[in-house]
Amino acid sequence: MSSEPLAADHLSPSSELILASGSPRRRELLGGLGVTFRVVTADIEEISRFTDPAHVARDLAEQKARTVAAREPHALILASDTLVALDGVLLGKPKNAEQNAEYLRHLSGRTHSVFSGVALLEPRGLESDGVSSGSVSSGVLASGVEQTEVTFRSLSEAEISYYARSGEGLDKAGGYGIQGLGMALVARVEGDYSSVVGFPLGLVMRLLRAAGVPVWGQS
Ligand SMILES: Cc1cn([C@H]2C[C@H](O)[C@@H](COP(=O)(O)OP(=O)(O)OP(=O)(O)O)O2)c(=O)[nH]c1=O
Repeated sequence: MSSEPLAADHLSPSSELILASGSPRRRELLGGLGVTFRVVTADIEEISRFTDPAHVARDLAEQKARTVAAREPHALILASDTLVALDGVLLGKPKNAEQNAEYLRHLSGRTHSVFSGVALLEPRGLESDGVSSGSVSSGVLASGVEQTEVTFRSLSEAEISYYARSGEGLDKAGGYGIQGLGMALVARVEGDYSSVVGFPLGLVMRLLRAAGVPVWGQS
C-alpha cells in the first residue's frame, strides 16, 4: 500500500542528484534505475514529532534530505527511512545479538508492518503551489511512504539464536534482512518487496520522474 507522493511536477531537473544515505542497499537499487548520482550520508538523530509510523518514516526521510541540503545547496537530494512496527511499537536496529534475538521472538509467527518513507528535495526549487508539495525554507520537498506487511514463520529458539548470531540483522530495522538469510524467516510478504529492503522503487521512480529526472530512459 502506498500513499500518493506529494507531486513535485513544477520542479525542473537539477544538474546533480545526491542520495542522502549510507545504506549499500539503497545505493545498489538507485543505481539500477539508470540515474547518475553521488552519495552524501545524512547522520541525523532519528527523532520525530509524529507518533504513527507512516508519518515518522516520511518525516525522518525529509529530515535526512534537509540535513544534506544544508551542505549541498545546488543538488536534488533523495533520502529514505525504513521502520518496522508491531503492535504500535517501532523496532529499530538491534544493539547486539541478544536484542536481535528478542526482536525475532517478538516477530515470530506474526505479521508486522514495514514503512519506508522517501523524500526528494530540490534546495533551490521554485516556491510551492501550496497544494501538492511542501515549501521548506531551503527549497521544495516532495515525499511519500510505502507500507508492506511481512509475516514471519513461527521460529524455533535454535533458529532465532542462529540468525541473531549471524550478525546480519544488526544494521537493519527490525533486526532482519529480507534480501539475505532473513528471507528464511519470512512466510509471506504483502506489498512492495523493495520497500522492505529500504527503498520502495515504484515510489522513488514516481518522485524522480515528477522532478524531471528520467528513470530507465523515461521522464
Ligand atoms: C526490514 C529490513 C530493513 N533493512 C534495512 C534498510 C535500511 O538500510 C535499514 C533501516 O535503517 P534506516 O535508518 O532507514 O537507514 P540506514 O541507517 O541504513 O541508512 P541511511 O539513514 O544512511 O539512509 O534497515 C534491510 O536492509 N532489509 C530488511 O529486510
